[in-house]
Amino acid sequence: MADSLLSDAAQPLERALKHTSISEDAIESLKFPKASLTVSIPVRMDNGSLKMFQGYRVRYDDTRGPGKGGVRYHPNVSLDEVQSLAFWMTFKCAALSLPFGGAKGGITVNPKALSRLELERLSRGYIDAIADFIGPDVDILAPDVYTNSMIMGWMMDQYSIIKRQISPGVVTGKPITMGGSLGRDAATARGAFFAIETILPKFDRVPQSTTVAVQGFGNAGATLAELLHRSGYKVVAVSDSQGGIYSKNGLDIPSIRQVKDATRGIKAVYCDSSVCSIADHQVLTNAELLTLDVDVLIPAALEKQITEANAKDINAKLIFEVANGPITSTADLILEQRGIYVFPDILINAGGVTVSYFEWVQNRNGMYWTLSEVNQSLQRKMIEETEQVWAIAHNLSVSMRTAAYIHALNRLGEAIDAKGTRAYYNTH
Ligand SMILES: NC(=O)C1=CN([C@@H]2O[C@H](COP(=O)(O)OP(=O)(O)OC[C@H]3O[C@@H](n4cnc5c(N)ncnc54)[C@H](OP(=O)(O)O)[C@@H]3O)[C@@H](O)[C@H]2O)C=CC1
Ligand SMILES: O=C(O)CCC(=O)C(=O)O
Repeated sequence: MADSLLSDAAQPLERALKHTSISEDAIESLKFPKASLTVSIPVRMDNGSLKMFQGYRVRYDDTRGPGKGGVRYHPNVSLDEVQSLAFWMTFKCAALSLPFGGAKGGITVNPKALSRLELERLSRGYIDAIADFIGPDVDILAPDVYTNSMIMGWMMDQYSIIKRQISPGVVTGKPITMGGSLGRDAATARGAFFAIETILPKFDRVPQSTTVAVQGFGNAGATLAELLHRSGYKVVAVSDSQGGIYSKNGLDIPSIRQVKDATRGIKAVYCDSSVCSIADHQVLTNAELLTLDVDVLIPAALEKQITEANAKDINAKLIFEVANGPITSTADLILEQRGIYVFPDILINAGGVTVSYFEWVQNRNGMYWTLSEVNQSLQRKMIEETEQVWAIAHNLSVSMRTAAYIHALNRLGEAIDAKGTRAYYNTH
């Protein structure tokens, strides 16, 4: 796994291990994913042709409970990427003390090039191919990049057809009418917002004088930008895959969201003044957004955005990772040496899987929570775990990323040791 995304993802683990007393057996058992499935999915396209797609589902570790993690549709999805995402899910669920292991799935596809019916056939085909690998007590799916509640609904329905029983617990992030939880759509952003609000006062920062740049304007990025905007933060830059916009006086995020929803691109804000008239702004690339002189930078798109190549150019004082893996391990060290604080993905974006857990609990109980019950429980959890990670970082003089891994490893190591090695053939 030399030079793979997974080997890079594992670097923080190496650093954290020095500060834990977990057993050699536990360390050894976390070296590789427990199971990786690669499938070929045949899809009948609208023009009558047959097209094959590659799909993946990886369960990294399930010692603490069933595998849990989203499904990504993106042209760059690979087995290495899905294994890395499953690795991060393992530590995220442990860091938040959720009774889940870590898993992830994906299909190598550009979903924007498919019709709605092709997308549905692909999603159902994916479930046909992985049905024996997943289940409400085995491995539970959820949305990730370029998947949404509609797709989760199709997946849950297809699984139920195959198993001949309604199985809402196999997928979270479903439509509310199919057993989805209130608040799951905004949960990743809301969780990040609670973590940010817990951390910023420790740096004597107040919303009104805090400038923010957000890369990625989807479920996580756009929702968080709006929550921050509505709470008085000055969100000065946002971007999507086509590029972004900047205004030193702060952007009107709700208007930009309207444009994005109507046109599928932030681009229309600056390309078409009849759609939106945000007068005082300038266009910028995603690379330029990352190096803006802002107080808070929020990567909320894809991995490997801050690398050895641009880490020295980052001007933000605090970085909150809403995307999974947006900073490579080498870049992480450069940022640390430069005194830039990084708050890690496995803590900051854990609100999504936390409310997924609430959804799974509701599905099992058949009793549904109000939105305020969901949000209050999420807030409690995010504050509690953020404070614990902060205390570890402070007490051991380590970065927040190392602290989050220590926090997760302590829980994981305990569970792995409690279970035993299961080395069946070793009789001595
Ligand atoms: N959804 C969830 O519950 C969770 C998501 N995450 C992580 O958050 C991140 C974003 O996920 P999510 O918001 O759900 O995904 P979405 O599909 O909803 O949004 C992705 C956003 O990223 C933008 N984007 C894609 N490529 C690039 C690029 N090269 N540069 C800049 N922006 C780009 C997209 O642009 P465009 O709109 O133009 O396509 C879109 O705005 C991912 O890393 C994901 O793993 C983490 C925890 C939970
Ligand atoms: O909600 C979930 O189960 C997982 C969300 C996810 O994929 C993530 O946290 O990266």
